[in-house]
Amino acid sequence: MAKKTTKKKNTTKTKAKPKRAFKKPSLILSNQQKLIFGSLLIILGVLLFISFLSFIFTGKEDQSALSNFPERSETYKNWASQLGAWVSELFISNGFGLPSFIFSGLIFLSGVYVTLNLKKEKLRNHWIWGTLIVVWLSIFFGFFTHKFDILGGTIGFEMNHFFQDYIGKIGTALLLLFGLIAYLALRFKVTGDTFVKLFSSAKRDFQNDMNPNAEDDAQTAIIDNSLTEEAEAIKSAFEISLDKPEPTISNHSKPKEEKELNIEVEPQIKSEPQVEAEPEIKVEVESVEEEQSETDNLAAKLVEDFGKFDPTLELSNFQFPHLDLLKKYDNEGISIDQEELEENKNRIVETLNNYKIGITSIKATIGPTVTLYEIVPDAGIRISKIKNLEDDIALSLAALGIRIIAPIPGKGTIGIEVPNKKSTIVSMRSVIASQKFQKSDMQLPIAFGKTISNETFVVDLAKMPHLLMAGATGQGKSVGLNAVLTSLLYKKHPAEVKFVLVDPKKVELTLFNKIERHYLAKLPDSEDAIITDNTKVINTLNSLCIEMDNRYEMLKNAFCRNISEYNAKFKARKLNPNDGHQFLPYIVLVVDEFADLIMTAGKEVETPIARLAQLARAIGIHLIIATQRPSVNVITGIIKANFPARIAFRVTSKIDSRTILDGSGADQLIGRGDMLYTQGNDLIRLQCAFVDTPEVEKITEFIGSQKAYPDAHLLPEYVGEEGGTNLDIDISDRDKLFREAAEIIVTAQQGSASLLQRKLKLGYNRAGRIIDQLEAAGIVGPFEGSKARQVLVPDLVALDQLLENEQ
Ligand SMILES: Nc1ncnc2c1ncn2[C@@H]1O[C@H](COP(=O)(O)OP(=O)(O)OP(=O)(O)O)[C@@H](O)[C@H]1O
Repeated sequence: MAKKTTKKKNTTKTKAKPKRAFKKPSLILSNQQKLIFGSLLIILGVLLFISFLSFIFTGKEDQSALSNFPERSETYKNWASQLGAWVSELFISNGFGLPSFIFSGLIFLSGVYVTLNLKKEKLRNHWIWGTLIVVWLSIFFGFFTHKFDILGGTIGFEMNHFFQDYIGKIGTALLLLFGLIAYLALRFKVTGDTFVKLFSSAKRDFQNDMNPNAEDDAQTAIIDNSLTEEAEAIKSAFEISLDKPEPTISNHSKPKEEKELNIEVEPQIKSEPQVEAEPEIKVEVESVEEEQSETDNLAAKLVEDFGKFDPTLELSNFQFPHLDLLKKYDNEGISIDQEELEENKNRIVETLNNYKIGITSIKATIGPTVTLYEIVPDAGIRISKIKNLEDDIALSLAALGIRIIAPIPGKGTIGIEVPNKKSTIVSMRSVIASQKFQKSDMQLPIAFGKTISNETFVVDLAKMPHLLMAGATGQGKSVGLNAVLTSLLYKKHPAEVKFVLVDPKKVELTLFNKIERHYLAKLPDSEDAIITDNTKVINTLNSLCIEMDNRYEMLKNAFCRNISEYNAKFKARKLNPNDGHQFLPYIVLVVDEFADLIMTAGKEVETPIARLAQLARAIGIHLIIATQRPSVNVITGIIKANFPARIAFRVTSKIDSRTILDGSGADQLIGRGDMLYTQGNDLIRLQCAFVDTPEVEKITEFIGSQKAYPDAHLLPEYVGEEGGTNLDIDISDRDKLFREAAEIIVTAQQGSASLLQRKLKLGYNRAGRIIDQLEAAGIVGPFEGSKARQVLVPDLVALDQLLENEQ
């Protein structure tokens, strides 16, 4: 039945994929089929064994009856009757003689393999070796008989006859011996050594017998043991193959087939004898000194002579600002107002009861600005029902900024955040002084503030790797930026981090001018390090892109994957400064009022920002972007995708909240530094640490008064679009958008750069340059002061003609 199925399968395969099916006809049986087929083979094996066994005693008597085979009326003495007698006659008398017993064993074994789904390769080996043994034994037995008998069977006798005719009796005996040796060598990996050991052990035995007082040396005993075991093994293996088809466990060097079967049943037996036999062989591991490459050697020597490279050496006396520069507030520390707690609790319970929502338990966690009430509703209450009551609960608590978290991730409760009547200030001093910040080993640690459970919240900017900050005006963005910069100033040496500050408002970051030569980076030709002019931002961003490319080149040459690996290698003096290597400080680009920048410079800013955001993380350039208006045309998809870490201060609408956080919540904050932080998954509500302008001033003054580098850190030069206009006359150097711009100008009949800026979303510089090119092409007239330029081409047809004539 099984075969039928297989056949069927094969034929369908042949039709579908004739080549493959022809190559490898597969015999795939289902488990049921395996059981049926396997048990059939086992029974066949047993039946064969019974037939063979009884043939020894009844073979002669059945001889005459067999001549009438398959006559049904004949009676047979064989225990398996007619068929048993016939098969035994075939295998034993006409075949291989008594060694044919091995076939019954092999058929039995095949049944076991098929039933238990064991490896086919092993079974194949059993059959090959088994058949060879049968042949050898048959010839061996035939060697000693002079007529047909059941010992070696007809084949054994005839083969002997054949050999003896050609190579004589001695030749046949030697051939048999050779067969045995080849078998032992191939099957049991017996080598010449084995015989030498066997001989020497026999010699020692003999000597011991002669000298009974000899000490019972443990080691010798082991060797003896193993050797005699080995000798036994060869002997017993031989016997097993001959007489017992079932596997037996005797020692480690049993025949492979027996051993393998045992491993599957009792794996521990396999290793036992090995442990006994092997303690004698000890492997001595010689310690090898690692070869050092030449650069390693040189680096080691340099480090030995000069110590590790210290990037802070130039400003070795630099002192980090001390804590006293930060203000201590009186109303710090959380005070528990029992009355307020009780009141809020009652109101929550009451409001929920009004909507028939029962509560099993309620727990409060008091934070600096909000208190989190964690409730467990009665069984069967829908979470969405509570979430929908957000406004009703806010109304009954008469409080702004209620946020419902249903459910709190990982807790299985529902959270209701209620603002405290009296909020406490989280001072910058308290978060900077916290152990969490002081002991952090992060690369760019930032202490943002405190969580709702009053824990200091410290994150690594290097891991973020870029940060997007949004919030309506007056909600604490600038304070947040100052908190970030202050954190870094308290933890990082001027050699380790540089800031690129963009401040279109011109007033927010001016205080940091004082630390220009310590911590700021700027373009080589610019006067101020803090960029307040939007047109200069484009150059700076492009310069940062060049810096990024340069750094990647350096990393590539140094075989490093990121800046920390590179700097570590540089400090260990494995990178030669003469090859252009240098210690790389982190660069943090801070852009305040990003919306303003996008409005004025559009794509010209977005493209390098997106490029930096995508690629700069590994080489230590990190971006912090703040904006008042988190609308989709400011925070575009490409920017959002590359800023997984986001901070939202209070925003005015749900839409804004969704733009920045991909969900609501920021519209329910209470302002004044109340913020939500996300790094891709959970939202964490934080109270931002407060650092006031006088504090920042004190810190920058403290740093600014210390010895500084001769200049700010210089970024690579960027030859911007402000280059001379002479080139523009050349047609091939025209802007890519030249034709489009010309069409806009001609259609509108208005030669103004701002029109191009608006329509093509260009920066001022580029639009101005296109206007110059249009002038050179004779499309617009010369500059006329505040008035728009005159358009010299009346319509698009004329424009087409003009441009075609040019070529
Ligand atoms: N973490 C804070 N803790 C306490 N008060 C804060 C906190 N952050 C901000 N405030 C208060 O809010 C005011 C406005 O903050 P900030 O100047 O940072 O707002 P902003 O979002 O930068 O506004 P704009 O966008 O107009 O510059 C601060 O003067 C301060 O009184």
